[in-house]
Amino acid sequence: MRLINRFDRDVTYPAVILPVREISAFQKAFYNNLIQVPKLKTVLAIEGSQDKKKVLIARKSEAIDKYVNEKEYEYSEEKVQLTYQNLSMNEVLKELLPPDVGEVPSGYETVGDVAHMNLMGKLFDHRYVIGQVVLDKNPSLRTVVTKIGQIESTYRFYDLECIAGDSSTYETIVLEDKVRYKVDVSKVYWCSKLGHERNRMIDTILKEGDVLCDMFCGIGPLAVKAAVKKKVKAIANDLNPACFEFLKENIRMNKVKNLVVPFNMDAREFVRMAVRKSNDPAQKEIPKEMLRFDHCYMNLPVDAVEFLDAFVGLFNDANYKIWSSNETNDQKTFLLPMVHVYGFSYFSDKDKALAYFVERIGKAMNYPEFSEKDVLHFHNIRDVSPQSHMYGTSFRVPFEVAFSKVQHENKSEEESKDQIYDEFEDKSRMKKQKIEE
Ligand SMILES: C[S@@+](CC[C@H](N)C(=O)[O-])C[C@H]1O[C@@H](n2cnc3c(N)ncnc32)[C@H](O)[C@@H]1O
Repeated sequence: MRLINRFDRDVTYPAVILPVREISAFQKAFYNNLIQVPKLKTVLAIEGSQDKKKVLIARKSEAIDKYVNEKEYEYSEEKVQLTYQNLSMNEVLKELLPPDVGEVPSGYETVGDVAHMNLMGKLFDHRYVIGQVVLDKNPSLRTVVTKIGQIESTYRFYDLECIAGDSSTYETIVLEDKVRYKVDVSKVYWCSKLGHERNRMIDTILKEGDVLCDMFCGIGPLAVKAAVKKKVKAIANDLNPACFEFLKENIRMNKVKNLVVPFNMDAREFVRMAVRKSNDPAQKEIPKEMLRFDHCYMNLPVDAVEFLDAFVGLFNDANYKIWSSNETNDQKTFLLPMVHVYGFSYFSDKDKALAYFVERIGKAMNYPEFSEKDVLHFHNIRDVSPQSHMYGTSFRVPFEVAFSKVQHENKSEEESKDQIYDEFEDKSRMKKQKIEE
């Protein structure tokens, strides 16, 4: 209560006395002079008058003076009491927090009815006050949490502390473009800021009927949305068992059971398993029409690139037919999947970042010939900090990588690397020969 009274203050505003029928035109014409104070009534009744009201304004101006004089209206003054509820979140925090905290927090990520903050340093010491103000000022929120420590776990979610509101559950429903997701930010990864990237994929890359292999799908933000919006079919996988449970629920909630098939395994195992299934006519886990996928989505920015080794020698003679558009051995007829792999780079410069990713991708696939020419699309997704920038790289799995004869899994790492290089040399020679012929 003491906290609340601290904000009470009397303020006197000028007001223009206007006929009721003129009020909205006046407000439109002098929009910049209107009072922008939350929850303050700025049109006041005049006792004993039916046809006139007072409109409070933040300040007079020459233009308003002219208007009032020409129309022979009148000014008055109005004393109002401002309270805690009339101040913005920013104003309250500026007043409450000591100056040595630096800039007061102005934002947070909203996940359904949970506000997700990242309070650090001195701000962290004042987290309960900050949490309470955020909650007070945003009635649609139920809970405010802050991250504790760094995101280091395999499953990429943060340790959280509830700093205001209901701490009984962090489970919430997120609505993104009419798609509903059940999420619990204390158990699974979720990032609203990636919504624009999901939309880019759906609007410009994925086509109706395409098959998506989402290797690190989380609770299904891309797979489920692509199914709802574009009837994309997806095999969607995440290692986190909690993601798997939410994914199943999100598939059910959005009625895309016939389009999205969920899996809960390691991404390397998953993609190998999916391709192996294409050789097994008796398998029932993956619908036949999803055995050949058009896109592999690899959104684990911390090290998805390293998982590209899963594509080395992934395809073989037995599933040759499925991945080729006709039955000849001409590599140009292959429809190998397009990979969309995400990663962090120190470089804010796009060209330097591209060179960095090309080298990493080539190394991960043991394919030193991989070059910028193989990259179909490269773009900055977001700047996480001045030292860390997230990029997306899209390319088609190279033929030489996909059909390498190396039995990658059964060899020691060193052995398999040597063999892969020999294999590539042979392939390159063969390719050259073919061109010369
Ligand atoms: C950055 S999150 C992205 C999730 C989802 N694509 C999204 O945009 O919300 C990465 C996900 O990869 C999962 N993950 C981590 N290691 C994995 C692995 N070896 N195999 C499969 N999934 C893994 C994590 O559990 C996490 O959900």
